[in-house]
Amino acid sequence: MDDLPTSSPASHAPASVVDVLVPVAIDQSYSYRVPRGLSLKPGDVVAVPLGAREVLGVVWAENPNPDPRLHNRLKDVAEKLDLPPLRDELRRMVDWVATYTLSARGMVLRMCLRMGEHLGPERQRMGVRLVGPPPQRMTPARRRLLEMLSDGLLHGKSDVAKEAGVSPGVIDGLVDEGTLQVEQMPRENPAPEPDPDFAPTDFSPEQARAAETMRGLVAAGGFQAALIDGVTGSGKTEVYFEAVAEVIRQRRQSLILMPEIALTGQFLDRFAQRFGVRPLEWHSELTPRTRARNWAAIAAGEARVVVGARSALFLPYADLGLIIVDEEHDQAYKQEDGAHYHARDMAVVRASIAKIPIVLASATPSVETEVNARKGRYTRIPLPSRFGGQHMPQIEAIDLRREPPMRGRFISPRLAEQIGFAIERREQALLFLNRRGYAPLTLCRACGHRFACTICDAWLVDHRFRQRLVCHHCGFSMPRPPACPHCGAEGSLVAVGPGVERLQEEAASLFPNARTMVLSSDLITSIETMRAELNEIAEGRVDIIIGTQLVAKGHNFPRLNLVGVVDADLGLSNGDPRAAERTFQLLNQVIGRAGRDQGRGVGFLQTHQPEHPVMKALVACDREAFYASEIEIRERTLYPPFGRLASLIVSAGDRPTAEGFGRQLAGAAPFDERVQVLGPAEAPLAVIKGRYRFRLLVKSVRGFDLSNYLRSWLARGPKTKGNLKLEVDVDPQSFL
Ligand SMILES: Nc1ncnc2c1ncn2[C@@H]1O[C@H](COP(=O)(O)OP(=O)(O)OP(=O)(O)O)[C@@H](O)[C@H]1O
Ligand SMILES: [Zn+2]
Repeated sequence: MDDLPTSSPASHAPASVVDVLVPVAIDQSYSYRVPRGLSLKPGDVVAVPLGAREVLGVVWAENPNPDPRLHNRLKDVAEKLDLPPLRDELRRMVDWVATYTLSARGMVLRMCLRMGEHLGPERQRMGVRLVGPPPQRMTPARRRLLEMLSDGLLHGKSDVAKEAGVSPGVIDGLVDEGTLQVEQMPRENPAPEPDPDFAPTDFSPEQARAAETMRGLVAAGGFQAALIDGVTGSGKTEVYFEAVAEVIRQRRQSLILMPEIALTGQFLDRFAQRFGVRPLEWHSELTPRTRARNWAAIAAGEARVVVGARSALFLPYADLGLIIVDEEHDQAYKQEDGAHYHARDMAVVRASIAKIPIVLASATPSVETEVNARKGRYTRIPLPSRFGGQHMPQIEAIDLRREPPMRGRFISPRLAEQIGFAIERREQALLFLNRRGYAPLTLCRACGHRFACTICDAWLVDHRFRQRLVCHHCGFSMPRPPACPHCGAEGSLVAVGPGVERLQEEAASLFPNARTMVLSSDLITSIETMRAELNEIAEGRVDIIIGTQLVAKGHNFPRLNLVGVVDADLGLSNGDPRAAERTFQLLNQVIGRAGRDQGRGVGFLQTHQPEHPVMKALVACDREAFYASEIEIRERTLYPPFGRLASLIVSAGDRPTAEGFGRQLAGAAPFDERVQVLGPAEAPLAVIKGRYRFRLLVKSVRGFDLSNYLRSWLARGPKTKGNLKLEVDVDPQSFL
């Protein structure tokens, strides 16, 4: 291509061409002709024909040099939608995430355009206003109506008719006579402006210092990452609200990411107490209409503060000025279907692209973040003590080898005794067990038959509330049969091991007068009921709470002083390289629910291995010891953040196909001395939904472009055919 100006007159210039990315599972953008009279620039949201359909897409680039051979086969852009264009910042983010995670760009774009189907104009509300002289003929109805409208302001048509007790026809009559005029009501704002000075927090000196740093961070502007490293109950939320307040004053937008948005009822109220209004929510449970409305408010810049689950990271903010990642260590930030991405890491990417500050908050930072803080890449903002001088909970281990529960029971005598004391003092107790259902395994006493899923490599979990045996991997379920399907023995089935439902049974038999409640994700019918149940607990109407990790996160239950961890070893046994870190974080967080108001919190860890470094660090309240040992192990084994990991997961309808493909794939790995390819090995979860799974683990040194390596490997490697499937997981969190 030469740079000389061409001599052809402008009128003969071909219609211009743009490249449009469509939100489907393809990586590449397609070229379309721009019809005369339409002017398009990158970021514009358009409708384009794709096969037989018309789909939404985004202009990704102007294409000054379309392939001339294609030119007369190009289709026209159908129309430009009346939506704010996707900003350069977000388009770069889409490209970046797709490149890094090896996801199709269209799939990543799809997360930006999740405004739902109902994007059509909202039904406009009509209003009426008094504009002319009174009518010739006056009736009591007309008089009532005119009195209400005598202020000359615009009133909602149906509201005013209802209030005056007249039919809409009365209004129409007065409009015909020129007394009243109908106008469109201004669109209701779904996101009223928060007031940064509505109810400022009265900070402790320690908090005040942290808050000052927050304000400084926002005032300085530009990309910076900070870690609020504060013990449970230290006021991390109150402190990062100061950064949010500052961004509101700058009239820019803030995004607060939360691991489990369904559980944030208390959070929304706290926000409203501080800022006068609730923030805008973004999560999967929004109704389509609310979703469309919220999306529009975010894109228009009207939503000042958005609280959302990980998908909120991809919304088209008009002017994002700050990102907060609350409980940054939480596993729920990793998305493991569709595009595999870690929302915390991608949030840092987005902040750096947008040149804005990002604040991570945690009582137990991920090892990655801890290392970043130690190296000074993230500014550490410490909050080492609880607000109000409350003591941290005291933690004791209960060695199950010496103090076992009675046969068929799971609560040891010492823990039961402590629960009894708590109830006597009219306080609450929380029993934590990260296992849904009644029992993880059902077997036949007569023949030993175990109930397993027919299409997954997993036992069926007994769910008594639902009266079914359920597979936690594929959702298959069946009623518990009256007789063993294998040997026919009747009444021979026994439940093995505890789940939260079984613990409730035990708690109820130990404390028949106590009010118990189970909180578990499978028992939530809606966010509303969930929020109502959490309120009941907070108001003290429950004595013993039995819960899965759902109760570990973020809640303030003023009357809760005792937390009993029923099986502290549960997360340690699965051979996962992150097992220790996760167990430490989860147990710290759940015990952190105790004593938040009264400072008399106690935690009990029922364990078979009190000498395990995680248990020892928890009991000694020695966080440093935990991080020191974990960082040392990772450094020695070159695990993240001292090395990089990616998983390739091969699955197929039969075992040999999956394994064979895994071997071929491994054989095609380009040689690089900085990379090690391990496997294929049968996945710990060897079969899911009838698909046989093999895993390859790719390890490289730090600072290596693993994504690029994977891309060239997959380009030259064998291609998936038939029902073979290959998933790529860069920076995997799960190894199952
Ligand atoms: N300065 C303050 N004034 C009044 N109340 C405060 C203040 N700081 C914290 N609190 C209260 O203390 C409790 C704990 O604060 P917060 O939830 O922000 O802590 P956290 O560090 O986020 O805790 P966790 O990590 O356990 O979720 C809350 O009820 C909060 O309202
Ligand atoms: Zn299954």
